[in-house]
Amino acid sequence: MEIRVLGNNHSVFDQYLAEIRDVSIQKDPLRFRENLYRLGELFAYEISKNLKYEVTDVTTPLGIAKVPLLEKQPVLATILRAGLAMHNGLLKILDRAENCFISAFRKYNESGDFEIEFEYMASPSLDDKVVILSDPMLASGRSMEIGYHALFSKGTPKHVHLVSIIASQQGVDYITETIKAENVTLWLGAIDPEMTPKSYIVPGLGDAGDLAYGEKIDSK
Ligand SMILES: O=c1cc[nH]c(=O)[nH]1
Repeated sequence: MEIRVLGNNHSVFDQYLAEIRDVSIQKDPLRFRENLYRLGELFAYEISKNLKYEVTDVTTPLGIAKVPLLEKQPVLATILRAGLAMHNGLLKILDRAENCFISAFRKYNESGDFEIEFEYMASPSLDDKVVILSDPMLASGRSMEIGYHALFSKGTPKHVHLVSIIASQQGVDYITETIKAENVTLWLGAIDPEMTPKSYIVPGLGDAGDLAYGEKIDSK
């Protein structure tokens, strides 16, 4: 699996990343969502350089321009709910893409441990398509793994791009060990060194879903 890290590359990407991490800027949920959206746009642009194009004639008022345009539209898949803002950023750039939504959530037991429960998926056929699966935080890696395997219930994708803004080193190791396919690329903004016992990334940013959409009660 190829791993591509967009952060720490002297670009505006790091400003948006710094803002979603910053505990004082996080007080503004509109800016938090907007930054997830902008990071989604930057990922989309970088991933677009790895898609297939065909030279197409475009009729202008004065003649014909030959322009490389996407050969086939990708499918943008995301894991609810934290993935929504980033998904909309990806969709702003890849605006003719098809869309797929997967719901997965942490189901806590009495001891405070949790399992990731997969519940719902709304998707077009994924057969022979490029799928871009986003989840802003890659912590243990289990949601992404479940999301990745869920894709195959809707067909066999040609290539899968997995996209997370912040990953833990443990999550990256887990994904590279459990997903062995050659036709998978892992796109990340940053890789953080640690996780809490409750699987929050350190330094990370906290709970991305809560920061974007407000606190929730845990599912039992
Ligand atoms: O640190 C983490 C880990 C998973 N999900 C989050 O929102 N934050």
